[in-house]
Amino acid sequence: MTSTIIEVEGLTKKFGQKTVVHDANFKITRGEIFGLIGQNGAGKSTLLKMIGGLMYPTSGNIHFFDRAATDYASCFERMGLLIEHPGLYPQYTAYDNLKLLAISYGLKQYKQYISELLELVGLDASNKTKVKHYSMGMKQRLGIAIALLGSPDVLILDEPINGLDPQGIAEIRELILDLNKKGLTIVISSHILEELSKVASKYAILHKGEIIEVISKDDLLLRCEERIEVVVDDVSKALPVLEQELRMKQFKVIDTHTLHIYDTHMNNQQIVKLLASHDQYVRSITNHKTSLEQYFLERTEKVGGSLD
Ligand SMILES: Nc1ncnc2c1ncn2[C@@H]1O[C@H](COP(=O)(O)OP(=O)(O)OP(=O)(O)O)[C@@H](O)[C@H]1O
Repeated sequence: MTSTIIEVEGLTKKFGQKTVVHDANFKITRGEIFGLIGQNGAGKSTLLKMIGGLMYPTSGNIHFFDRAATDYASCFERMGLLIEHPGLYPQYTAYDNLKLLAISYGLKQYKQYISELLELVGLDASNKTKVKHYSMGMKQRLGIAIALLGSPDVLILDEPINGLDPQGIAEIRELILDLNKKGLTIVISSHILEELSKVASKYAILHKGEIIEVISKDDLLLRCEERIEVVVDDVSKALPVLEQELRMKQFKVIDTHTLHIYDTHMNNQQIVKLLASHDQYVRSITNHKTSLEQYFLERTEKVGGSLD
């Protein structure tokens, strides 16, 4: 059974007269990788900071694990955050960074636990290199290990691949997928939909502070998939003809006039000719293929708008 782990209702943040997040509403389900996509300045960090308890909302509610966020302490114990840069002690090793935090969290049996955490994120507990000499990718993995201290149920990652090279990006992606397989619910933000699409199972598009769409991965891929869009007088009459004569199998009826065909063996000319021979008038027939970035741009351009 799916259960809601975080629910955001009417969440709004203003800095003075400026509205940075406006009336955000969405649910995050246990086990999901929830991708928050938005251009620079869209309000992603602000939204994540409110969800992560680092910033109070101006108005609206957040419910965690079916409890209102007024019970902040116990809710946030179950969340791990990596928002902006991880706060690291550059003169210490990865192990010592975690040890200091583990002690401050009151953890007693931390030795084995820290070694396991470091192994989980692909770092070596016996490595004596000071963190100041780490690559960006290693620092980011250590940041994730810090967020995982205390074994949270939800991990919140704000633009975790920013500034990483392609190898670092691939490693963080693998780590995110691995942690999710182990049962963690993950909330991750990015301004690159293509990259987010390699991990996220659901997306919220944030544009100028407003959530303009929440969409599942399957629906997003369907909207971007290569297809023939046919508009006819009556889909119910055209459908059996295409199924029987052209062996059409992969399609979606959009409304009484519109049909999306995903079968790659079919072509426009063939469809028009066949339907005409069965007295079915084709009003229009077009080919579509949308890249993820194109989809994102089209959605945000359509909405436009500006908050102040
Ligand atoms: N503490 C603050 N006081 C005033 N304005 C702020 C504050 N924090 C953020 N903002 C403004 O809110 C807007 C959204 O910022 P935010 O960092 O949430 O966006 P973002 O989508 O995470 O962008 P980026 O990817 O560039 O970090 C920006 O215009 C920013 O200048």
